[in-house]
Amino acid sequence: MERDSSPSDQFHRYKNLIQNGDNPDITKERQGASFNLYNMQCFVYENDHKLQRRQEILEFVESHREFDDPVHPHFLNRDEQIDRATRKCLAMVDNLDAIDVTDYFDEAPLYQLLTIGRELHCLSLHYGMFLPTIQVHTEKSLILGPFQMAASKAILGTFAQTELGHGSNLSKLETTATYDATTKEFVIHTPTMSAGKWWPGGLGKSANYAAVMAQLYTSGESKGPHLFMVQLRDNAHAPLPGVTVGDIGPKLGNNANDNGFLIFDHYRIPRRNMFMKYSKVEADGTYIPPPHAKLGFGAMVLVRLLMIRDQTCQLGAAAVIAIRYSAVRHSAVRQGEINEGEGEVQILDYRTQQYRLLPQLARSFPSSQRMRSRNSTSKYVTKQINNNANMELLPELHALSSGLKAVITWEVAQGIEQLRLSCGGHGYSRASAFPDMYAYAVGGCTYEGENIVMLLQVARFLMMIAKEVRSGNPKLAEIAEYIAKPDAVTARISSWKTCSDEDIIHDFEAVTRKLIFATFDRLTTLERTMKKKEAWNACSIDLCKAARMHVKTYLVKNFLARVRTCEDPASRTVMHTLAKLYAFDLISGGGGHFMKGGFLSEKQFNEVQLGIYEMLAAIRPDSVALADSWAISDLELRSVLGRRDGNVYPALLEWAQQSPLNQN
Ligand SMILES: CCCCCCCC/C=C\CCCCCCCCCCCCCC(=O)SCCNC(=O)CCNC(=O)[C@H](O)C(C)(C)COP(=O)(O)OP(=O)(O)OC[C@H]1O[C@@H](n2cnc3c(N)ncnc32)[C@H](O)[C@@H]1OP(=O)(O)O
Ligand SMILES: Cc1cc2nc3c(=O)[nH]c(=O)nc-3n(C[C@H](O)[C@H](O)[C@H](O)COP(=O)(O)OP(=O)(O)OC[C@H]3O[C@@H](n4cnc5c(N)ncnc54)[C@H](O)[C@@H]3O)c2cc1C
Repeated sequence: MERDSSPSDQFHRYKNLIQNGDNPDITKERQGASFNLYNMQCFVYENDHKLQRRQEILEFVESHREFDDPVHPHFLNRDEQIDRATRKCLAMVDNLDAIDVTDYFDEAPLYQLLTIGRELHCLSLHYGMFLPTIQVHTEKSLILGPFQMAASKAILGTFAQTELGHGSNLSKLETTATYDATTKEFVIHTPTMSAGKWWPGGLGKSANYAAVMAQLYTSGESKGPHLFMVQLRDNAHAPLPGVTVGDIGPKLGNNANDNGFLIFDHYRIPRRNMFMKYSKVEADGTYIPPPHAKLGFGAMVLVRLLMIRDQTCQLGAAAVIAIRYSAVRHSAVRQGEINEGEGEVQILDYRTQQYRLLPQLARSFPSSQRMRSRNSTSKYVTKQINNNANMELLPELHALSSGLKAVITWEVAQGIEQLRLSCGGHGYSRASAFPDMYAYAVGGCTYEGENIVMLLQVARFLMMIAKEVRSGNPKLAEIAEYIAKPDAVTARISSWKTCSDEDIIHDFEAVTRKLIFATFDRLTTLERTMKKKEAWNACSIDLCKAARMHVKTYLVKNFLARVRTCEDPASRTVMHTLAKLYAFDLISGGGGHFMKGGFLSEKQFNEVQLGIYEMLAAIRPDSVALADSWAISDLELRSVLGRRDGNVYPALLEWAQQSPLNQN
C-alpha cells in the first residue's frame, strides 16, 4: 500500500514545532527559588573547585567526537551495545588525562557517566573491583608490577568470586587452590559443577586476568577462601589450556557488560600469584595467617563504600528528571483542575505528586554527602591496618559499609521506581532513563553482598554491642555510643517548625535502642532452648529491622549535622527543611516502631503527618532549583524527560524517530 509520507517525514513535520529557548514553566520555577543556585551547588559538592571540575570534564567529553553516539544506545541489540560500550571504553581510557583517576567519588564516576552512560560495561569490574583488589591486597613492593600493567591496558581484569552454587556464603566456595611445593605453584581447580564461577563482570569476552577467590589448601590443610591473580587468556585473547570461559547471557539490565562463567581444570599458577599482603604461603608450603581473619574481604568493604555514593547519585538524577518533568507537565493532557475554572496546573502542584518526589529528593542528599567522610574513615582504617595490625576499627567499618550498602541500594531502587511512577506513561519509556536506572540500582541490591545478608552482618555487630552494654562494660564504637544511653519513655517530637535537631535525634536513637534491646532479649531467650544458629534464624526478621533502623538513625543524624555546616543562610534554611522532611517521612513510614509502647503519642504522630504536608508546601517553590543544585548536565542525565530546558515533547518525538521500526 502506498503512503503519503514515511514516518520519518511525519516526524520532521513535527520537529518544526520544537520550541526555541527554555520551557516557560521551568524558567518561572527557577526564577522563584529562594536561594542562590551557585551557593547551593557549592554546598552540595563541598566547594567551587569540585563544581568547576564537573564543568571542565563535561566540556572535555563534549568536545571529543569519539564519545559521540551515532545511534541512540537504546535502539541497539546486545552485540551492538557491547561494541558501543567497548569503543567508548577505549576512548575513555585513551583520554584519562582529563580526570584525576584516583578520585573514585567524583571525577572517575562522572567521567564514566558522561562517556558511556549509566550501565556496567567491559571495564566496570576492572576499575570497580580488580584494581581496588590489587590496591588492597598486594604488597607494596609488588603493587607497581600488576597495577602498572593494568593501568597500561596490558591486562584487563575482573573479580571472580561467586559460583553457581554459592555467592553470599564465602566459606562454602568450592573452587580450590592447592599448593604444590615441588613446583612452587598453585593448582586452581573446579571440582564440581556448582563450583563454576558465575557472574563476574567482563569475564565473558573481555578480561584476560581475574582475581579469583578459592579455598586454599597447603600442606594438606584447608585454610579458607583466599585471592589469587590468574591469567585466563593468552596474548591472542584465546582461553589458556585448562580454562573454560564464556558469557552468561542477557540479564535484567547492564547488558553491555559481559558477565561470565569460568571453569578450571587443574590450572597451574606461580606461587607469587597469591595475593599475599595479609596471609602468605611460603615456598615450602608453610601458611602465615593474616593479622585479622577477615582482611581477605577488604576489597569488598571498599567497593561497598564506593557503591553507596554511586547509587545515591542515581537517585539524585532520578529526582532531577521527575521534578523537572512535573514542572512542565500540565497542558498537553488534562490532569484536572485544583480550582474549577482556573485552568490546569503543573502536576508539581499536586500534594500527592510532591509526596512522591520530594522525600526522594531529600533521600538523595545525605548519603551522597556523608560518604565523603566515610571514605576518609576507610582510608584511615586501611592506614591503621597497614601500620601494623590495629584492627579495632574493622568491625565498625564492616558493619557500617554493609548496613549503608543494604539500606541505600534498597531505598535508591524503590525511590527510582516511585519517581518513574510519578511521570506516568512517559516514565515507562526508556527515553525517560528510569528503566535503565532501575535496572542498574536493583542490581546493587544483590551484588557486593545480598542486602539481607548484609543487614544480618550489621545485626551481629549490634547484638555484640547490646551484650556489652548489658554486661555493664561496654567498649563502644562511635556509631554505637547511643546504644548505651539511658532509656527514654516519651518522644520529644512536636511541630516541624518548633522541634529541634536534638529532639529528632533523641527520638530516633530511643526507638532504635528499644528495637535493638527487644531483639537482643528475644534472641537470648530463644538461645536458652535452641542452638545459637537456630535462635538467630528464628528472630532474623527482627534482627534485620533493628539493623535497618540503626542505619536510618545514622543517616538522619548525619544529614542534620551536614546541614549545620552550610554557610549560606538561604541554602541552609531549605536544606534544613529537606532534612526534617527526610526524618519525618521515615517516622511516618516506620510509625509502628515509633508508636510502640506509646513512645510517640497519637497527637505527636498527627503532628508528624501534618508536618509532612507543610514541609512539602514549603519546599514546593524551590523544588526545581533544588533539582538543579545537583548540577547534572543533560549528557550525564541521558533523559528526554529530565532535559534542563524542559522541552520534553519535541524531544520525545525526536527520540522515537530513531526507532529502527520507523526506518522503513
Ligand atoms: C579510572 C577511570 C576510569 C573510569 C572508570 C571508573 C569506574 C569506577 C568509578 C567509580 C566507582 C563506582 C563504584 C561503584 C560500582 C562498582 C562497579 C562494580 C559492579 C559490580 C560488582 C559486583 C561484584 C561482586 O558482586 S563480587 C562478589 C561479592 N560477594 C559478596 O559480597 C559476598 C558476601 N558475603 C560476605 O561478604 C561474607 O560471606 C559474609 C560477610 C556475609 C559472612 O562472612 P563469613 O563467611 O566470614 O561468616 P560470618 O558471618 O560467620 O562472619 C564471621 C565474622 O567475621 C566478620 N566479618 C565478615 N566479613 C567481614 C569484613 N569484610 N570485615 C570485617 N569483619 C568481617 C563478621 O561480622 C563476623 O564477626 P563476628 O564478630 O560477629 O563473629
Ligand atoms: C549484576 C550483577 C553483577 C555481579 N557481578 C559479580 C562479579 O563481578 N563478581 C562476582 O564474583 N560476583 C558477581 N555477582 C554475584 C553477586 O555477588 C551475588 O549474586 C551476590 O553476592 C548474592 O549471592 P547469591 O547470588 O549466591 O545469592 P544467595 O546467597 O543465593 O541469595 C538468595 C537468597 O537467599 C538469602 N540468603 C542467603 N544467605 C542467607 C543467610 N545467611 N541468611 C538469610 N538469608 C540468606 C538471600 O537473602 C536471598 O534472599 C554479580 C551479581 C549481579 C546480579
